[in-house]
Amino acid sequence: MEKILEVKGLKQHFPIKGSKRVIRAVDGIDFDLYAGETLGLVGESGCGKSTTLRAIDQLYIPTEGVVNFEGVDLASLSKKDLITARQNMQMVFQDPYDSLNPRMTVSQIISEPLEIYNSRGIIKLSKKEIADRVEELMETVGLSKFFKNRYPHEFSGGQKQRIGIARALALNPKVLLLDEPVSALDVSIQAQILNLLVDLQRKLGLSYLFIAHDLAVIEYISDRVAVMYLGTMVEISPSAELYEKPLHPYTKALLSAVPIPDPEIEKSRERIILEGDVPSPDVERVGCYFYDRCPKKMDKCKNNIPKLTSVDGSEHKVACFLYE
Ligand SMILES: Nc1ncnc2c1ncn2[C@@H]1O[C@H](COP(=O)(O)OP(=O)(O)OP(=O)(O)O)[C@@H](O)[C@H]1O
Repeated sequence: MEKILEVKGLKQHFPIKGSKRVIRAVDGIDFDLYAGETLGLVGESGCGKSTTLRAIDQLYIPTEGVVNFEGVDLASLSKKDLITARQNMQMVFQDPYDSLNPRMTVSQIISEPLEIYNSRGIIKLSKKEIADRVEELMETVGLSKFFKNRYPHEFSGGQKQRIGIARALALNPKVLLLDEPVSALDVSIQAQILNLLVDLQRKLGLSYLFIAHDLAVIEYISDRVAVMYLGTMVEISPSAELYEKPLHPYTKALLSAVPIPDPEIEKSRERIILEGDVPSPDVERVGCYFYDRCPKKMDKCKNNIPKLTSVDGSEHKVACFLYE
């Protein structure tokens, strides 16, 4: 499969005011995103999921590491070339209530990226072409074009997220970076938006990097899943295999907390409760990042960092000395 995005050794640290320490929000991750696939990113709050998306979108200057888009290192581009390249990668945010400007009409919101790229001369569209494109985009996401002059507050949460998606699609991107796009919605509406995203992916050949804390949502939407813990990636695998046969002790604990609808299975299965809280991300680690909370820790784990390694040469990779 064609690799569209390649993330190598990415670190994103943030300075702490008045301290020599830094917040290690992302602390060395490697993964690829293939054309047309959905890669789900999961992990507890604060493990660095959003920072990863933002670093990929070049909203930060990475502390270390490389983000290649279609083989081009985004950090090597001039400002102008980066703006052109970013057409291909668009973000969809969690909160459709917050991310849409309340003073703009739907038409203005969806056309804004087109207007900006037009004014920079990167694309060349007439007023009429922009108006047509807005109507086409509204139709694509299941909104009536007759609502184009309305304001965000006149729409439901699900419709607002459709507006957000239409805007993200305006420039014909290849990749959508979706940061908890359904978490703020009612469960029934979540399913509609997830189905819309699946349809759009098929129709437009999009690749998704999809963050959610809801493991059922991730299982439904993802071809592959990556599990993050404390700024690192502890496991990555085709989705079905990860849910059937998780390997990393952290992944096992995370999945063991998800309720299973069958009461017989639910009764008999093992629930793994992790001790303690996620440690502070401002400490440089010399051993496994999961050491403090790991029920399977060994001596070796204290002073050695396990690398994300393929299991039996397969696509299933885990960072844990239990599987060496
Ligand atoms: N701009 C910033 N400046 C300083 N620290 C930050 C910044 N952005 C994120 N962090 C810190 O980096 C860590 C990772 O945050 P991030 O938002 O990426 O995690 P997350 O997994 O997306 O969590 P959530 O699901 O709560 O959004 C957290 O400790 C957070 O407080």
